[in-house]
Amino acid sequence: MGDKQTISEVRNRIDAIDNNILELLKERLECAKAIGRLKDETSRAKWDPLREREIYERLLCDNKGVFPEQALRSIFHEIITTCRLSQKKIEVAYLGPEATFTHLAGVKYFGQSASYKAMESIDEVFNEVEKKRVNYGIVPVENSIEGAVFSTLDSFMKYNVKICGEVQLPITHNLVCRSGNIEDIQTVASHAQPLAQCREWLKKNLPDVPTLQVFSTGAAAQMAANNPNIGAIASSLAIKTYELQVVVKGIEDYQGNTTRFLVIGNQSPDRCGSDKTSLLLGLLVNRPGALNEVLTVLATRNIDLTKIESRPIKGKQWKYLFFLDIAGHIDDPIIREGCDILKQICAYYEWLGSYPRADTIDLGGNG
Ligand SMILES: C=C(O[C@@H]1C=C(C(=O)O)C=C[C@H]1O)C(=O)O
Repeated sequence: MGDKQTISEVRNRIDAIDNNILELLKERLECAKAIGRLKDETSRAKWDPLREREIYERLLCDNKGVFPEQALRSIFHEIITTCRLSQKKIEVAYLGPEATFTHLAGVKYFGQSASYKAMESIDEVFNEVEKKRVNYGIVPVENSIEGAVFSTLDSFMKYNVKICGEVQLPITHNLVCRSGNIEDIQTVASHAQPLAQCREWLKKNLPDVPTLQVFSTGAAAQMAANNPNIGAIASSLAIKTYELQVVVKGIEDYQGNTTRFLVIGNQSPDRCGSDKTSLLLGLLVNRPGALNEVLTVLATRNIDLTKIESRPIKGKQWKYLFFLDIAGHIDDPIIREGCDILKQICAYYEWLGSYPRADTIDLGGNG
């Protein structure tokens, strides 16, 4: 038979080559997933068309026309798109519709490349996260002028989620409408908080125009886009999204208006060294000095209490839960020790999460 190979011998070689290709494809997929995770850390876009083009160019050059070029392209197109799709995109639920301040805060935190899912209420954002239908949710928690966002605090009592981060967004309110002329505005629509934050301006400049409270600034902008006689107080993103004209920029009554948002998920991140821990505590209110006892646990350990807020427990008259933010991570020994004692002395104890403080996280230029 000399050097001549049989069909079955060559097929054996082909089988071995295919096995090699398959092993290499699996390895390539793992590499793409690893890159995807690294991109998540820096909020970098998953799709990198420049890199993909470089790959095609290099392969076509190395091929030197041996393998049919069109076939080579389509084979690698399939491989690359499959690898790219394996880099799971982060999905973030937020209080919609599009272009609310919460949406803006989400983009500031996660970047443009994450996919965003608009929900109709804060409650639904929590529900999406708890059911693991999205990776994260973003919700407003307090405004520097108006104070706490109660529906967010109440949702923490109802859902089992963890706080993963916080982001602060300076808020500036714009009066917008379809024409950009103040004379066309017969009603001013917005969310309760912006209406409150612009109360004085509205009283002075549009004293006879009624206000209409809707569930978000995005919804108000949407209404203004559909009705020439409705003005909305909305974000700069809303102006672009709904093709509206600015009537007056920056109508908030106080400068330095900032809203703090919380990123919620199913797991808190590891300690970064400049962290915050949030707790939800129920006190035995009939016992004198119960709150004092909690504060003493913190004070004697030099634990910095950065915020305390109380909320009534629904259906239990005159019973309250306390939201506390303290400086430090649950993995810091002193915080762990303090929390272990709080667990013993409080009627209810829940660790809501430990996460990097807003002023320390690098938003990688997404802001
Ligand atoms: C793996 C990456 O992510 C994507 C997938 C690529 C690939 O499969 O080669 C190339 C670029 C990206 O669109 C990467 O950025 O390197």
